[in-house]
Amino acid sequence: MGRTQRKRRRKKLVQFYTCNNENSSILLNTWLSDNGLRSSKKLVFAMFETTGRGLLTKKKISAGEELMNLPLNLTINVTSLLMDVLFCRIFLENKISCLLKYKQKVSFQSLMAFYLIHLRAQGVNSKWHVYLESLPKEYTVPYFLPNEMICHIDSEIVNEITKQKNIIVTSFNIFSEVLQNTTCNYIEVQNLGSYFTLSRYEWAYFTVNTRCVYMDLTKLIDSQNLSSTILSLINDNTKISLCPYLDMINHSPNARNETKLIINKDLGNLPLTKLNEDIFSDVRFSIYTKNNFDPYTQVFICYGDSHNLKLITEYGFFLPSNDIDFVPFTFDDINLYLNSRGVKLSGDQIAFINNHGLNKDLYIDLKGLSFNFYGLLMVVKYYYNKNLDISRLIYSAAICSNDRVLIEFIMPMVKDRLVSINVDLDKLCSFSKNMILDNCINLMGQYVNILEKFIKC
Ligand SMILES: C[S@@+](CC[C@H](N)C(=O)[O-])C[C@H]1O[C@@H](n2cnc3c(N)ncnc32)[C@H](O)[C@@H]1O
Repeated sequence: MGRTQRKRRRKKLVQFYTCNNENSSILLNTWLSDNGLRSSKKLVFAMFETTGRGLLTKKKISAGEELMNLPLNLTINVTSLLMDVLFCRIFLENKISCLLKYKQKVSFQSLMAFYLIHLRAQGVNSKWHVYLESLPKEYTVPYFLPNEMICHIDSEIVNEITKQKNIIVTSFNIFSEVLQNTTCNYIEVQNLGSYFTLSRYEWAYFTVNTRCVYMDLTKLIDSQNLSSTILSLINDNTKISLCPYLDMINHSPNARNETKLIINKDLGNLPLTKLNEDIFSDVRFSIYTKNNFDPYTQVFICYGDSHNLKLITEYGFFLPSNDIDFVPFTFDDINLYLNSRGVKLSGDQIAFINNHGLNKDLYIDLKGLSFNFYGLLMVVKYYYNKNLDISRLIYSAAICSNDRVLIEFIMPMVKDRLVSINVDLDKLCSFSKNMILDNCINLMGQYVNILEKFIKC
């Protein structure tokens, strides 16, 4: 073997190692095939240097190939919750009229997280035990940063954490109250009462957050008569599902894939009260790729939006060289800046801004000001200019958005933001490193790049 070949081989070796023969993988693979998973024989578990655990293909995969196909009963979806009589009894046999008191008070994701805890509390007695044991023990989202670090991370990341905390704490309190008042005295429900803690619920919430896939079962089940089921608690839709094995695939923004529900016999619209596992034994969920993958490379799918604020706060990872990142600004911040410069928006200007949605999507990216940010500045500067038609002017911004007057006007605010991010970055760099902190520092570093580029232009 020549020197270059040896070097290349060594490089490949440090990039991943397969772990299909480790005990935990064997256990999971056995459980998956016992429960009817059909997957491409080319796929194996591997640990990758950049993405952690994922799936590797041992042979070439071509666009159009199916990656795997799972029976519906091997996924945790809305029907799993409805068919779990014990789980439903927690709510239905209760001193509180839960379906009325908590009507539309929680998201489906929160209900799924509560359901995961219900399954986990059953330990080895749960059908899902092997799967639950295979899940990560902790997550790398900024939600789990200690307060002394949170006070130095960018306000946009803090906003996301605050939203998550509100949802999690509110729903945790609701489920705690439901458990305290349930009259269902099965031992599993009693155990759940003591097993249900905030930290376990947070784990479950982020398990659902980082691993769920989109699955629309509305063609399969009749969603009328919701009010008599636990689904009356939810304030959104039920189109997410946990899919063992499929959820081992990591994300690439360049991946393209599609999923489909394969329903062999005509099941029609099944009434919510008549669901059972046998009915679904013939329904399968399939995912196929639209990419080619070379032998001994990682297989990816795309999770959706790939900007880093979303990736770090929802999934706990950062993509370097991501040119769709942007630095958001709030309308309130901009308005404060205007006031500091002696500009007070009139009622007419504010109405125009609101009517044209120019108070949202205000950001700077590598290309410069967003359309709305530019439009907003036009309203600030030119609304009362008799020689200009402001509506026409705004739509011309789609073609040309380099009015130096507007850019120079906003420049001090941009420079201030850059200074304050750099001050916070200095503080954050003094803490000992971990992946969550690194992700936040990387994103803030990306903000610095974007703002510096804007200032230099
Ligand atoms: C659906 S799971 C994928 C499997 C996961 N790696 C595991 O070990 O179970 C999603 C999680 O995988 C990790 N992940 C996915 N894509 C990634 C990527 N491109 N880079 C780094 N981590 C990634 C993140 O931790 C994310 O929350």
